[in-house]
Amino acid sequence: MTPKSGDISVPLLKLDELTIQRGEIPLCAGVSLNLSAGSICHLVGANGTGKTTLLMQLAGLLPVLTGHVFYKGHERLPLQPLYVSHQLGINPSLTVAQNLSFLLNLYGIVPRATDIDEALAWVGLQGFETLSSNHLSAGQTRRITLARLYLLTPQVTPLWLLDEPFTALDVDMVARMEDRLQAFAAAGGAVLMTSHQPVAVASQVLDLSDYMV
Ligand SMILES: Nc1ncnc2c1ncn2[C@@H]1O[C@H](COP(=O)(O)OP(=O)(O)OP(=O)(O)O)[C@@H](O)[C@H]1O
Repeated sequence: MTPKSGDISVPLLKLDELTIQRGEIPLCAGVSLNLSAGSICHLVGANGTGKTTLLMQLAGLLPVLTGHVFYKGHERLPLQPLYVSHQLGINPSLTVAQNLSFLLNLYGIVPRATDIDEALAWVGLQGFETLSSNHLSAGQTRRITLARLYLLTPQVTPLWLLDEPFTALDVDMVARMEDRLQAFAAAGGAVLMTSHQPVAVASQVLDLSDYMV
């Protein structure tokens, strides 16, 4: 019987014998994963094993050539995932608030000024709203991209694909991020994320070292 997509026993994301591949070169083979709503999966593996490549494949930015990806029980790529990459996607000529608005507009959200203020306060950028983004440090710039996590819900983006979201963040901000990931998962979202630091809130681990070719 075909599983119904609303059935909670169906994983939100299922990978079956997937090959992680960059161009002609397979990096990992036979990668399998069940990621249910409410779960946070820590994707680990040494530098160059293919963690970023896997997230890009799931975000539709690189092709899946071998193996199967199921989303809500159907063979297809995730619909409307949030993909936060190394490339920050911040326009230096826009203000901090304008950049955050733009990142939310991509998901059909038109934030109110109070939403922007709250999200920027959450990442410690209160008072920076009208500042040009090219005046920020690397860590502050990263915080703009993370501020959208404060406003996105599982109803809008059920799956978060996060590539090293803790990079360049201080200890307080990492703790706030972990709280947010837990709240998102508790509300029915799922997270697949890389980090070279431990992720205390992870409910499962996918180690790509086990699948290297
Ligand atoms: N733009 C690119 N073009 C071609 N090959 C690339 C490119 N970026 C990475 N690669 C190759 O793909 C392989 C996997 O890279 P990927 O970035 O997915 O690894 P990773 O596990 O995320 O590494 P890290 O922990 O260093 O971030 C690497 O061996 C690298 O040589």
